[in-house]
Amino acid sequence: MTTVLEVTNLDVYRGESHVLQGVSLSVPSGGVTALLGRNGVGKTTTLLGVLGLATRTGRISLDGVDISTMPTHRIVQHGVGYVPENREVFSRLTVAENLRLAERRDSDHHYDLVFELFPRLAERRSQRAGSMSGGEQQMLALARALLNDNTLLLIDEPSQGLAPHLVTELAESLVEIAKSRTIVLVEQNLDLVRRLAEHAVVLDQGRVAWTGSAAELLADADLTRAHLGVGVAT
Ligand SMILES: Nc1ncnc2c1ncn2[C@@H]1O[C@H](COP(=O)(O)OP(=O)(O)OP(=O)(O)O)[C@@H](O)[C@H]1O
Repeated sequence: MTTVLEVTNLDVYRGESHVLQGVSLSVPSGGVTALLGRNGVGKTTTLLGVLGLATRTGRISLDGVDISTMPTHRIVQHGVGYVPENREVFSRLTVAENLRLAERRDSDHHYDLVFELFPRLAERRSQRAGSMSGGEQQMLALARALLNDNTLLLIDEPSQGLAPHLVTELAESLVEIAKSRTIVLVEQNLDLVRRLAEHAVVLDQGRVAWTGSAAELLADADLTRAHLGVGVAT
């Protein structure tokens, strides 16, 4: 199995806090790797560290290229898409304007793929993003990352705040996206993780506490309770 992302001994700082301490993890090519853990253990910080959006030390290798000292824009040019936790769409701009702003100059722009996957965005091209539902805004956030030639997508809590039927719709979209992209998914909704993820990395207090098959983790109530602090229906 090829490895897309290899993180070795990553330390990341947020302000004065030394949040990640010696994190090492591998993300295999294709499909979904879930990054899990209780609140505040450093999941978002890991994504920010990979993207160079927080002060970090350690080695980060993307498709065999060392990106650990690169600025964020160069990392993005290497094919990393980021879908942040709060979507961060430009609410006063239309769907079309949000997408146009996301176009990278060094990339093809896959509007066909985006509108095939999210026909509702095509219908609402002229609508201001801020007037769309949370689910539609999430689609737009995913669409921005899909638009360019990204091979790796870092997606942070996409189901947050969505009604159950929208989470189902989101899951279907992510299944489709994972057919052509590698996804690192931070997600609290374990049903969604169970449906999507092959691999899991669990963090605890800024360190890796468990790595392995997502199905194995979620099938083991003791393991899940110990690492995630919740029981799961098996
Ligand atoms: N700007 C900041 N300055 C200092 N500490 C921060 C900052 N942002 C986050 N932290 C701290 O870093 C730690 C990790 O935060 P992070 O957001 O990575 O956790 P998380 O696992 O993604 O949590 P959640 O599931 O709640 O989103 C937390 O203890 C948090 O309080």
